[in-house]
Amino acid sequence: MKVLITGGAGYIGSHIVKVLGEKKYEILVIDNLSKGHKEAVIYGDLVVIDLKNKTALEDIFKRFKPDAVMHFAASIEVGESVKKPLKYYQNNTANTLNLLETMLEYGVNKFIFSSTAAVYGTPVKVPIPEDHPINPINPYGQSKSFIEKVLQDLDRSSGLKYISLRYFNAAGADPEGRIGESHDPETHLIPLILKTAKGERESIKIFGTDYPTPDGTCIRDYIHVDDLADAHLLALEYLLNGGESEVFNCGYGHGYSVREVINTAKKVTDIDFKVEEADRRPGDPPVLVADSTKLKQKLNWIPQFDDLEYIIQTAWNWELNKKF
Ligand SMILES: NC(=O)c1ccc[n+]([C@@H]2O[C@H](COP(=O)([O-])OP(=O)(O)OC[C@H]3O[C@@H](n4cnc5c(N)ncnc54)[C@H](O)[C@@H]3O)[C@@H](O)[C@H]2O)c1
Ligand SMILES: O=c1ccn([C@@H]2O[C@H](COP(=O)(O)OP(=O)(O)O[C@H]3O[C@H](CO)[C@H](O)[C@H](O)[C@H]3O)[C@@H](O)[C@H]2O)c(=O)[nH]1
Repeated sequence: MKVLITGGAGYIGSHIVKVLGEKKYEILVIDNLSKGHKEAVIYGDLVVIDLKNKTALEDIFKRFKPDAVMHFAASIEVGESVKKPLKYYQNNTANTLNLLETMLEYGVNKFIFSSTAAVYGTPVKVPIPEDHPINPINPYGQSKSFIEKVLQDLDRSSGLKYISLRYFNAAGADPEGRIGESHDPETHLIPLILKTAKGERESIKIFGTDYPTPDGTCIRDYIHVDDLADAHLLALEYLLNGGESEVFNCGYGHGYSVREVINTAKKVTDIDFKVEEADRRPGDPPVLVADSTKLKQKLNWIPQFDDLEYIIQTAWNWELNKKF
């Protein structure tokens, strides 16, 4: 089976490339390398193109003839999306329309989409089930929720079968240390903490200590990137076996506060780095925790790495021995 993977040189996509490569899928990655790394693509081929280039996309579909498409390529910084909304509507919405249009032109009708917990906005119910109201509070979440709507329409109009995976907080790295998170700029909590432990940053700032949570800091559901990769494999197999379109949350169903993550990182690294309390970061909901019952029941997803210490340990090993 042939799978086209957009954004496969990025953090999450490269871990899915690894899992599919180990299962002997034929893989073609397309990535513009604006944020990704060619060394991260450890299986299959990489073609450097931008999704806005429709002619180049058509050429890929003509030559590779994929059975399914997995779409990771996007701009991912919530804060930047508030300052530059058009960048997000262009890259995450318009460029995805380009991809979907090309798929339909070439008769490819199986699609796996990287959606996000950010589509829910500030939750009215936690853990968050998939039928929770969709009410994004930033352009990043909005740019993804538009595509979820489009996918519903394309299922009806053209028989497109899709799985939209709403990730909570992806974290950790390949346990064998081949690939891991390497963003520039880095905005995610765990790599920033580890860079502080390593001495690359002076301190880690806690964004907000007055949230309505037990210790006043935000709670997130951190999912190991390999468990997330496994959810993609199950979603792909489900579609290839003729499954209907579905939306699934990807998370463990319980969360950790920023302070808990920092304390666990101190234990794992055995380094007592500097922590500062700072103002809230605009657009952060107090608690984001997935109800992932549906993923477990319908796709038989069995998480292997639901352990914050292990997640941070794999990220720490990566941070100390980064290959890119
Ligand atoms: N990291 C998380 O916790 C998280 C949470 C929810 C959803 N997501 C979604 O998961 C996906 C992957 O996220 P990530 O953390 O791996 O990000 P990433 O930045 O590491 O990977 C994205 C990749 O897409 C490529 N890309 C971006 N725009 C492109 C374009 N126009 N044409 C071709 N390639 C392009 C980048 O070069 C990069 O390699 C994104 O769609 C993101 O919105 C991530
Ligand atoms: O230096 C930092 C960085 C982050 N945080 C806090 O740590 C928590 C996690 O922040 P991240 O930036 O690591 O992750 P987010 O929850 O903001 O966002 C992630 O998950 C979202 C969905 O849950 C989106 O999909 C988004 O793309 C993805 O980066 C937040 O409360 C944030 O305020 C700090 O206190 N200090």
